[in-house]
Amino acid sequence: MLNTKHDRIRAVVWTERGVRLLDQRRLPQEETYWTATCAFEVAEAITKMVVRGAPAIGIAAAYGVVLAARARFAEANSNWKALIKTDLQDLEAARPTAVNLAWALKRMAALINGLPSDVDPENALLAEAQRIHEEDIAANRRMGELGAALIEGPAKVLTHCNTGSLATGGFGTALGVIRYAYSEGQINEVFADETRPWLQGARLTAWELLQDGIPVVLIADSVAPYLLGQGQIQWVIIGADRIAANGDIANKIGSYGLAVAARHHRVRFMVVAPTSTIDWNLPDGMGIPIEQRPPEEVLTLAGKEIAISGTKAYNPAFDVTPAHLIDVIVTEKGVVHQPSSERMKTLQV
Ligand SMILES: CSC[C@@H](O)[C@@H](O)C(=O)COP(=O)(O)O
Repeated sequence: MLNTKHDRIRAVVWTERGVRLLDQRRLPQEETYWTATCAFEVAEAITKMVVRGAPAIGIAAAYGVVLAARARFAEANSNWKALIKTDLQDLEAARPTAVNLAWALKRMAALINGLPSDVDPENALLAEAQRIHEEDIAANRRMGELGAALIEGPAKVLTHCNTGSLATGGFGTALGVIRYAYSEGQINEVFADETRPWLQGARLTAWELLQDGIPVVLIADSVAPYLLGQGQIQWVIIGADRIAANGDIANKIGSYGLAVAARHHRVRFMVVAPTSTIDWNLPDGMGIPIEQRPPEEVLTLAGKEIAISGTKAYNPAFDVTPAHLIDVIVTEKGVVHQPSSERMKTLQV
């Protein structure tokens, strides 16, 4: 039976006052919530990573559109549609790599186009944002089943960053597969990369897994290739922020190095993401915009400087893993083995 303790964790919750976000900057030491009451505050929460993870930022942005519509309709009545355009642009600009953000906003914009100008749009937009949220949870559960079915257990797996309830509507992408497979006895131990510089693995993944009673061993990122070489890990399982039409994927910085090491040591490599993460407009991963984060994230640790003042830092938040290093992409619409442009098309249904 699937353990459901994790259902307690919700990164994004709609309330009448606004979007209630579990502040991921403060976990695991503090479980504090922050409510964004307007679209500007939602965009700021996404940029500052109060909320993070590709599907979660799409969901938060969709609720941000509801807040924008509430404000614009109160301000301008039947002219609200003209004014809300800048809110949509601001939300989309909050983070560039995860395409789920643009995808969710496109869905909200399509609904806005079809709405009458002279009727309060809040309820219709809220219903759509809630659908986006619920569909994401359902997709995660389906991917959990599909991904777990590929694992011959009992296996040990390695994951990177945080792809759980915190990064999604709930349950998780790669972590959803891990949760499901653990509950079925196909996984018996999870190794989690700490994921410098933001430490999503140390601060968030370990926190989520321990709450579900799933054994987790934290490693420094630099340990991963050595661990894969020891032959103890059967699968590397990660999420994605954007998948190009040929199956190249962008994910948290360090994913590419893991894929290279996994292939070198013949460890299988699974990418788990809903189809809302696929950017069919990009033929390959070369065109994926890679977010550059502030140097301070590298130059400090737990708020303390770790390099002398004046040191420069390079801090790309994501990297691109080419499709040929990926064994399988798992989506809610099915799995694609050895992804290629041709095979990815099976998901366009
Ligand atoms: C569902 S999670 C997939 C990705 O969003 C995840 O692996 C990741 O890279 C998150 O990056 P973050 O910078 O923490 O938003």
